[in-house]
Amino acid sequence: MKRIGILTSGGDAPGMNAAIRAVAKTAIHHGLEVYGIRYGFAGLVAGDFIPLTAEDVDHKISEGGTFLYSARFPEFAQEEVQKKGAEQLRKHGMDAVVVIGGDGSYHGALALTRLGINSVGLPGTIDNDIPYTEYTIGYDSACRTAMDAIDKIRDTASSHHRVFIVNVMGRECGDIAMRVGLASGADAIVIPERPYDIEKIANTLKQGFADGKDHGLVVLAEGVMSADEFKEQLAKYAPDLDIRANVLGHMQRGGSPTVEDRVNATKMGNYAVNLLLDGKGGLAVGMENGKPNTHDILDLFEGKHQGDFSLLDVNEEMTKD
Ligand SMILES: Nc1ncnc2c1ncn2[C@@H]1O[C@H](COP(=O)(O)OP(=O)(O)O)[C@@H](O)[C@H]1O
Ligand SMILES: O=P(O)(O)OC[C@H]1O[C@](O)(COP(=O)(O)O)[C@@H](O)[C@@H]1O
Ligand SMILES: [Mg+2]
Repeated sequence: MKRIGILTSGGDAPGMNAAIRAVAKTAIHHGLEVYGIRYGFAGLVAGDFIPLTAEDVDHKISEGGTFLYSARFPEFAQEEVQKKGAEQLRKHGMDAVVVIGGDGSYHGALALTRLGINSVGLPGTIDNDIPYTEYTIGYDSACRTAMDAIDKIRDTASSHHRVFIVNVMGRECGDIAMRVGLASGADAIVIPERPYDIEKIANTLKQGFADGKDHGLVVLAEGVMSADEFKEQLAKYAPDLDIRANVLGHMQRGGSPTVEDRVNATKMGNYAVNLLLDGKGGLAVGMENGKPNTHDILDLFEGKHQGDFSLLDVNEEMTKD
């Protein structure tokens, strides 16, 4: 193996740059040439390749976003388009590729492997929604950003004795909501994987004020519904509460990655290159008990990510009934 490519795909996530750096530095250390492929699979098909040196990635570990840019390019699900991508890789002399992205991007990595170019996936998404890994790159930073924002919201909520419904990201996954909710002292955490009881939430909030609390907080995963819709439902059961809805949105995808994101991105990026050096492909790298692991990408499509729902139970015990 002489030359490898790296691309980032799907929603960006803090720590993607740290992963690119780790892949590039490890590959260079082993005497390989490294190319960045810009704009995900769209750039792959268009032939947007740039050589990467160790100096090019030197300062990237602390930067948010992805300096290779990302794209959503649904056309890559078509076989003819995948073949064009593989042709570009051959034309540019690439022996293998590291794909940093979420579940959608893994389909692309598997397609390239089947077309003869070994590809390995790294879990880059703030949602933490990938099976067989306890952690995805960007999850910790997104939680940190959401928690910091909620700390500010609490200041104003307390000053006015208000309830805030805060929408955090998580398309179909409540992991961000659970972790941030627990870390922010939420009165209720609402996620797509579990049913919720709006009357019970209203009563918890009312009781909180009756017990002397000066604010209320509901952390709501976007995959359930919008903060505005939830506010309307809640107001029916708690007409006397002063409720505001707040959507944190894409701020959760930006900013400098946390220590955990940098360290895990570096461990997994390093591991991915070693897999490729061993001639392996069609694999997804994840984390298990703090160490990189691998699974066949195919297995991931059949598995389902299991969140740590015990966080909900712990949070329940933080509220008086
Ligand atoms: N079935 C598929 N086959 C090949 N490529 C796919 C497939 N699904 C998604 N992709 C590629 O991966 C990209 C990112 O997928 P997406 O689901 O948007 O994000 P993520 O990878 O973060 O889950 C898509 O825009 C497309 O280029
Ligand atoms: O950036 P977009 O296209 O608005 O997408 C928003 C979605 O992307 C995410 O931020 C991350 O999801 P992916 O990593 O799977 O792309 C979700 O939390 C959110 O629902
Ligand atoms: Mg996804």
